[in-house]
Amino acid sequence: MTKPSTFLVPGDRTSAGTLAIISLSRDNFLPLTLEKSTGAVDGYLEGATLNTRFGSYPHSTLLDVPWGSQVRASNVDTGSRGKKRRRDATDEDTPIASQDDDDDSTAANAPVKKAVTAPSGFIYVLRPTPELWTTSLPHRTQVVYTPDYSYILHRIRARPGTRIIEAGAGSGSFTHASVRAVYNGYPRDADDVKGKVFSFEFNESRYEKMQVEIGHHGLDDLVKLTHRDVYNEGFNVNGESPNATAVFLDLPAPWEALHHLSRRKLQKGGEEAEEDSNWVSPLDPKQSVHICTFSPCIEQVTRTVTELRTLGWVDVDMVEISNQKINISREKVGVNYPTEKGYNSSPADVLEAVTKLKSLAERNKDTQRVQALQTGAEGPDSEMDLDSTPNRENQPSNSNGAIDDMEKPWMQGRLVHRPESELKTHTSYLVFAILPCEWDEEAEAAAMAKWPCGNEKKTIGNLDKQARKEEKRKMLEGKSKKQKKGSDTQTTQVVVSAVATPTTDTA
Ligand SMILES: C[S@@+](CC[C@H](N)C(=O)[O-])C[C@H]1O[C@@H](n2cnc3c(N)ncnc32)[C@H](O)[C@@H]1O
Repeated sequence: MTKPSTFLVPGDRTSAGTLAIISLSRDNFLPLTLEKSTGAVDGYLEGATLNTRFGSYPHSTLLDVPWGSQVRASNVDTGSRGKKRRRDATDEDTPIASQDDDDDSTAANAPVKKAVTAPSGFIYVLRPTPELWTTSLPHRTQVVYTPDYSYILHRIRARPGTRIIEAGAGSGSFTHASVRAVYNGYPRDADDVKGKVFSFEFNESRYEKMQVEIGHHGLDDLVKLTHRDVYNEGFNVNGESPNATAVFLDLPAPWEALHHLSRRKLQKGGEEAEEDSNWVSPLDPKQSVHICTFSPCIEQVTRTVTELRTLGWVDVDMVEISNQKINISREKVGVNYPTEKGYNSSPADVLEAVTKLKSLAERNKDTQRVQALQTGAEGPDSEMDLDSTPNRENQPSNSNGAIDDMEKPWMQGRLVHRPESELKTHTSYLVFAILPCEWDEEAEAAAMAKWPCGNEKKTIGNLDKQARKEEKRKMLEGKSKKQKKGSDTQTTQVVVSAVATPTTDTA
């Protein structure tokens, strides 16, 4: 078995040979496979080094740290790399060139130099998740984003143990999300059936790149990627059924592939195909199957829905995800705030506006007085002490959002939330449907054995009748016992009275 994927079993700390997601800033992520170097790499004496606009990071500083760590940038020694740059800039005849070549080979054999922390710059090392992979993966196609795939996986009932069919694989964004959803352990052997993703890709170069990625990410045993045109060849793998209960189609023409997702061999349009004893359905025969197709325009949706209905899918509906980000921040509003980013130096309320106007008027008056004194003319108040002019600008205010020395900076201002001005997430319409499992004689017999139906009246009636008979019998038994107690005397009386009573014939 391969080493478990860091997407599924990340462990506590980073390790060599595994993928990490480097967070450079809030929305800027970079996938990086961490390397343990034994000598200089690419001219860096500290070994393999990540260079970013936020500084340089030798992999040695990113290895064996807890996931989520903040790592400071290093002052890297570019060694022969720096010399090579200089050499490239000089005349070709310069003898330095041959010396550098020697330096290159000796540097690679030299032990790795210890990294020295730089005065500024840092990054975060994050464990890989499908969400982070979606935002950082190399795009080979349009990809399915998190708001869409989280909803899709929920609607197609993807859960640990589910077997999903996915086409096309594209850049693998949905593949990574779905493999996490269905993961319930790695199969121990060929007979150990676990949750799995059966992914199909028609484009050869995308297929090859994705196959390499799947291997790098430790997902080989959980994702079966096949190079295939699913419109023509369907979804079985080496003639065997994936036994899927969930299907996701992100194809230009999903309706072209739907007839392969049936319980009996069908042609496109729903007509029965020729008998083929080798044919098996790619679907689990014992469970209902949930499907989602992903199409960018409504005309494609209409064609898909028509085909789904023709082929017997039920509960067909369409959804569009209109995901909107809401930014939450503290807005510092007040005339005394500086005109900087994150501050709004307009009045927070009417009181603050009036106070500001008054102070400006006061200041105007003061200026006029000073000018009057300088010119010798009488000002509005010639006895004024110039030094006593109050500096109102720097006074703390207590109105809403104003500065209070005691207030913590992160608690200052008003908490505001603003949705994005426009929706940027329309990628596609999602069509959902369900294919119930087929009801055959075997299923009917099993159901009849479990819940005998059709005979309910007889069964229930019989039971009632028997219970009633039993009750009556017990009642009569009780009565007859009571009667038996004084039966001798009663019998004598009856006999005597019978003898004593003369029979009269009135006729
Ligand atoms: C939009 S991309 C899929 C993106 C993918 N869902 C993701 O999240 O990264 C569509 C893919 O379907 C593939 N494709 C198109 N026709 C196909 C076919 N007949 N069989 C298999 N794959 C096909 C394309 O090559 C393309 O890579």
